[in-house]
Amino acid sequence: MFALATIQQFFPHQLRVTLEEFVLATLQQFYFVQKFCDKLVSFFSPYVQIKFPEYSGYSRNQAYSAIESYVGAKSTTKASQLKGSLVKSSKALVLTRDESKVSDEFNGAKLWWVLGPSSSTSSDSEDKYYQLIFHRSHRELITGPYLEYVVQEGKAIKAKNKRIRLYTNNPSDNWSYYKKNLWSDIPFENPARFETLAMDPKKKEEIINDLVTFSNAKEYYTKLGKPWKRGYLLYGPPGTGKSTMIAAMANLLHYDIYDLELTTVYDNTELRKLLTETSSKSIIVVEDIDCTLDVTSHRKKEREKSNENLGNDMNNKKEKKSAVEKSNKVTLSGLLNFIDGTWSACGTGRIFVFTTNHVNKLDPALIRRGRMDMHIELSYCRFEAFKTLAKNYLDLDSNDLFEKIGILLEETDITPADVAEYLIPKLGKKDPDSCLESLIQALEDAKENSELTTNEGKRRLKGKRFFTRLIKKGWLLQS
Ligand SMILES: Nc1ncnc2c1ncn2[C@@H]1O[C@H](COP(=O)(O)OP(=O)(O)OP(=O)(O)O)[C@@H](O)[C@H]1O
Ligand SMILES: [Mg+2]
Repeated sequence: MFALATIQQFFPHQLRVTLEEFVLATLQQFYFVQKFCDKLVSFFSPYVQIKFPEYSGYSRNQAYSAIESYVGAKSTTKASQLKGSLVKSSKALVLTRDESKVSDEFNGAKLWWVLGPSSSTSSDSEDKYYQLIFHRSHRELITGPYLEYVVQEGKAIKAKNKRIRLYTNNPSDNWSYYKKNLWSDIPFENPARFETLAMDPKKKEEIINDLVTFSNAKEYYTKLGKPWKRGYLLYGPPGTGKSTMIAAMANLLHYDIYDLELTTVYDNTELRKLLTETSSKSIIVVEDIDCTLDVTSHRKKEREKSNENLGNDMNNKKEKKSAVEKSNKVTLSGLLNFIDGTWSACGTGRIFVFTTNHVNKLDPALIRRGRMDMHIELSYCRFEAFKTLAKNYLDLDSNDLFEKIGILLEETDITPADVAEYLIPKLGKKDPDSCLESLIQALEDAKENSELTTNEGKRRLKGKRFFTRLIKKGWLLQS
């Protein structure tokens, strides 16, 4: 600084550099010198360094996640400084390493894993990475068998420790390039299982077999030359267990759930980006697909309106253009491409689940076999389904009232959700028998109501009342 000030004093006109320019130039020079030194050192250094960044493009680097699990497990057994913390979803104390360098050994070769960037040099925009350092004499061993071993081990550790997560897509306005937060996630804690799902047992077994066969069929799909994915369409009235079945699927296969909210997706490009950000072996769910498509057209109108308002206020042409571009919507063909187009094959072992209350409303192209491979109807509660609910809620395998309930359930349409409501012993005040009696009462009421709504029912009820009157008056004997 002093030198600069002195030079400026003697040569005020010849040297027109400001103090800031001088500092900037010095820093740049320092940066290049440092880079050059790094290169020089690495040229003569006997050590090789390989970097594994967390993200490659838009998607998370699979090698990075495998290494993360492997190094994490290694560090808790080998690292000298460990940090203990209680994690919300775990009952046990979780140990993590409290240092960024971990050493390892493979067939006599010594190597080191370094987690970067170090906290002193990191900035928010910088991606994390793992750096592998080893002696160049072990190059073949490390880049071949060792890395293969690390990825395999890492994947196995990850699968063992895996807790299911529930993801939902963020509106694109909140996406940031560096954070790659297209999805938000939380631990999935829905305990639904197929054993507790009330439905026809044969159908249930068929679905379980289908899911398990699919999850183990990676090689089979490769042999067929088909992307490893499967689509399920769940349809039926509200409260018949569609969402519950999705939870049971995730718990059965240990797959993460990606709950895709289509109404917040602007266009097909965004849809593709979201898809590429989902992990393999996961369930991608679009709930109430018929409503979503309706909402899409409604949403378009809404957006056009808001763009009009926006347009009045905006002088800037560029901004106007981008707002109009944003009014593009997800189209049916975009959705089809999402399910079984070229982009759908960018991950493997994916399950697509669509749910709807109105299967007839759906475009046949969307639900044709091959896209939605299995159509599953979840319907009103019949006797077999009731038995599962009675076991779940009241721990009953049989009861004298079951027969009557069985007959009533065949004659009345009531959802499993409604049946479940009658079977919950309210704050321990109800014993199983009174629960069943209240269900019988509800079924009888529902039956009478439904009879009142159909013409045939009305005629039968009229006849029934007529005969009851005759019996009451003593003009007819009750048989
Ligand atoms: N088949 C079933 N087996 C067990 N429980 C069920 C079943 N159907 C419904 N239930 C109970 O009813 C509640 C609501 O069910 P669920 O949310 O799965 O229905 P849905 O079919 O997804 O309804 P909607 O069409 O309104 O989304 C569940 O929390 C569950 O306790
Ligand atoms: Mg639902």
